[in-house]
Amino acid sequence: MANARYPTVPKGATGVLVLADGTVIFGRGFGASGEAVGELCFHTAMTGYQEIMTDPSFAGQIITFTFPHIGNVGTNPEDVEADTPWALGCVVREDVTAPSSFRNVEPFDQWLKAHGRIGLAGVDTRALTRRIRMAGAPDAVIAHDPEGKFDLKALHEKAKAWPGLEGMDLAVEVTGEQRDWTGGPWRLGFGYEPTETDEPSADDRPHVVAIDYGAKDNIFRNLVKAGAKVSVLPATATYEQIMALKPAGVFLSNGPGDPAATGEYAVPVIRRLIDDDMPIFGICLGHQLLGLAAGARTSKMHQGHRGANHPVKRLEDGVVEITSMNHGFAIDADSLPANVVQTHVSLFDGSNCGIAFTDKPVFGVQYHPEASPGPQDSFYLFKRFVEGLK
Ligand SMILES: NC(=O)CC[C@H](N)C(=O)O
Repeated sequence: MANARYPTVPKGATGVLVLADGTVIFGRGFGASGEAVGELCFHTAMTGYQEIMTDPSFAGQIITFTFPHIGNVGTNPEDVEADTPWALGCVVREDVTAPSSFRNVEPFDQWLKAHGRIGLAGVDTRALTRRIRMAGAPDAVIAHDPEGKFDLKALHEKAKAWPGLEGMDLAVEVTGEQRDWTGGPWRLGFGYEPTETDEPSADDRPHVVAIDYGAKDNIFRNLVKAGAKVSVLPATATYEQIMALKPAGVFLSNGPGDPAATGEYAVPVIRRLIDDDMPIFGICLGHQLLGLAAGARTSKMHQGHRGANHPVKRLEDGVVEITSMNHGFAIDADSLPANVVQTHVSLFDGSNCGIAFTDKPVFGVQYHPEASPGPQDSFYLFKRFVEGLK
């Protein structure tokens, strides 16, 4: 595959990242062999790589971890936000070391391999992150071949040909089946077993119908903890399917892709719910869909926000919440109609982080009050929503 434009594969390189602009970054592959194409982003959380990799909002994305030691506590079947990792792969600084945790069940590289996801180690992730910050999140191919054989031209073509996240509806690809949710937040020795207060028999609990656009399980666990009975419907659920479950309130989940694309089928349903005065709470993609349903615009951010310590200002009282974030699109606050107020803003760049209708029981936040990983400052939002349904 000799081609003067592309570098020769250095000795020992078994993995590579090829960006759409032709940049080639070699490293050591781990996890599954093969290749995957998507948007390359960076995530600044120091812990929680398993939760991050399994967050369905990362479908279509390759994650650069800025924290150098990833994989060092292995994996277990509990610290997951979905049944499988949805991120296409990850790029890390250091080689993955032997797992050191009493909760480890399977080393990180084996877990990635078992789920067909690619890892790339030995990369200068600091330089890569600076590049993403300056030039924006590029489309890229991540590839792993234990023999170190790469057709760099073909990989470059593939990165260039990928259409990009803008305009892409990925919620349909990651959404689950209709189901009743049981289980609250994780506790040592009990796992996700419900506590006495969230017993399924406590049937005076308000019924929340959650639309799964690619939900993180910890959202449902937190709704249960806040006192709700939770049923889950797929992303494409119709107004009639939602109403047939007689919800006291509707929850709109996080999810991958461009909210404007998912909004094509989701927004008409959400508009009817808003017109009915249905109490609604949206998180991340669900928040963006609420904004679109209100008539506002969303747009792609330069690099997005992905981390576990993003400061957000709550405008009603000036309190700063430290939050978990993962988004690459945002509501344009200046496009909000008169009956919708901005309730939270990012202290990093002033971008919109929360909205509420002034005349309806409807609100949303751009960040992740369910943490996993991240701080739990914002749990009050689940409480506020569920208490409001009683
Ligand atoms: N976590 C999410 O729900 C992400 C929402 C949307 N896909 C974005 O990137 O902005």
